Amino acid sequence: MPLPIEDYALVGDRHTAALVGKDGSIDWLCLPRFDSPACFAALLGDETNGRWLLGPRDEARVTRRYVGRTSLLETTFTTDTGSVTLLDVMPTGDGRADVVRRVTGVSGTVRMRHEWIVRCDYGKVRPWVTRRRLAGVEVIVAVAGPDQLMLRGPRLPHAVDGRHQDEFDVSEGEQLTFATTWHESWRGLPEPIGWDERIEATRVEQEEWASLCSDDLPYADHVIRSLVTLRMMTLVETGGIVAAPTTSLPEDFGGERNWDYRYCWLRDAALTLESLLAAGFTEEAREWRGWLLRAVAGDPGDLQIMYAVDGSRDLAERTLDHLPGYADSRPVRIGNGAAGQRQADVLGEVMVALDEARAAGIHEDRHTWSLQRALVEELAEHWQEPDHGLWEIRGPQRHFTHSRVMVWVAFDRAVRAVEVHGHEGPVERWRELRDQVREEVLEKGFDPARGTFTQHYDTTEVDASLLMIPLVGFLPGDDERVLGTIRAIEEDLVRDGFLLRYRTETGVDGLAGDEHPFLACSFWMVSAYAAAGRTDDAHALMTRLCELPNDVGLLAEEYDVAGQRMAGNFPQAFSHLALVQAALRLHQL
Ligand SMILES: OC[C@H]1O[C@H](O[C@H]2O[C@H](CO)[C@@H](O)[C@H](O)[C@H]2O)[C@H](O)[C@@H](O)[C@@H]1O
Repeated sequence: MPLPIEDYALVGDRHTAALVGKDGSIDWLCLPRFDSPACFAALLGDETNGRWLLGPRDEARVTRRYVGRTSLLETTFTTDTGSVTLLDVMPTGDGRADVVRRVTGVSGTVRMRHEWIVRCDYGKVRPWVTRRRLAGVEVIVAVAGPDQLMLRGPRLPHAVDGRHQDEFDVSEGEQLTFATTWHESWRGLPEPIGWDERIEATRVEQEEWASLCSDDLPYADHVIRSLVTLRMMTLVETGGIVAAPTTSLPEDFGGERNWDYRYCWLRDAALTLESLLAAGFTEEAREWRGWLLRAVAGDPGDLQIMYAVDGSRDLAERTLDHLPGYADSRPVRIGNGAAGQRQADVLGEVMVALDEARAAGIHEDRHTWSLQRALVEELAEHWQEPDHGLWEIRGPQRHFTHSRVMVWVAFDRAVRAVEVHGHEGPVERWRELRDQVREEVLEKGFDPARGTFTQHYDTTEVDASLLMIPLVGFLPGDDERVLGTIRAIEEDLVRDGFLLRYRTETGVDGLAGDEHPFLACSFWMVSAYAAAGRTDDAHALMTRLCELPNDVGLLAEEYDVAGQRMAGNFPQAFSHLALVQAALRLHQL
């Protein structure tokens, strides 16, 4: 049985990432890339779907921490007989795919269990496993199709019933280092390398990066952990950022709201970039802009709302029926059908991020601008069409108010690029369109009877995305219409102190079941309170939200307050980037 979502921690190498449980089990790992098939998939099933356990045999108290500001994870197990630490590291910077696990005896003696069960192709395929020798040392090699995983260590587990397992004692002062290395199966065995140097180089590189982030911020520890986590979800070669490293962790336990987030959404990535830029990280912004321009290159009419991390476009959605799903939440999906949706907000978010990159002094040449200009021109032709909205509803398209506000934003930032930064473009036409969109939103997206903006033009329902109206500058934060919208959202969408995205009972999203408060929206409320001058409310909500991250500072997409557990994919960029933005907004007060 997988653990509660919050009992996992993330370890990554900026190509992919593993989820390590409090019991010492790696229950999720896709190799070699975030969106590769998982070879440890117990998270969505059980250990027969693959896992790598290194944990105490007997009951233990568990504490965990990341080493400084890095993604090196240290878990301490204390049993009645002693205490050991387990260091989990995925070394970076060498283009390899290694997971290194080091057990160190701290006091007394602890009996450890070791279990290495490789199941390729998302927990389905049993590899052919042999014992071989590499540079005179015995290793275990598992091969299935393109995948080869090799286990090295001072004491290898034994084959029993299709798995490898062992038990051994670790006493004070003893240290055992194990490593699993992925390699293409046709390339022979990977070279042995020295783990001490790789671990230290990884620690130093990650500490150096994080040291650029100021401590002088409200909620600094949460902000820094969020930024480190966002970086761990960025593919190092391309700058593509995944929305989360997992698929199908449910929004509704036992329900069908299970999605694959191992892709780069323009929206999530643009918002991530804004957070990184606001915290002073410009290099990531440059890299992601490069990713964006390569991904969307071509006919502007072919723009997708999401891509694979290498910029490729085919994200065909299918179900994995051999996996029972986390907490029986079926189906397990890979790929994401939302890739084919029309979501009219996306260009607005991209234009904001690129505007902020410009303001941060990131050099722009005529090629990077000409593509943006072409995308804005394409929007000028189609902005009046209905869409699926930022929540990617699977119901009919609508005229979503948030989407239209973001259309306004796209024209607004295009106008700024000409007026403030001297780029060329049909600025008169863009100004006119901007005004036209604004008038339409104020007329059709506003309910004067209740004094609130509405989810879409044909409803009186509200939606948490309306909180973006002051945050993107469409109206001032203390405008009466914004204040009325905040009140309406407080009345309709607050559940147990946090915010739902919208009321699922209206059926707008075309899905069965319900969901839990959405953490990004709750952080947007902090920002909206701050913009409205409700400073005490902003701090009170932020303080409560900052109690939600797990023991190592990570957040999923949603939080089930009644069950006191996280829900949805984990860790989720959207939640972490919104935390950073809320903290930075509070910093400006
Ligand atoms: O809730 C239904 C939708 O859920 C996913 O989308 C959500 O996550 C995206 C990535 O973080 C985010 O950009 C979007 O705004 C969220 O609604 C899922 O990927 C969709 O396929 C699904 O329809």
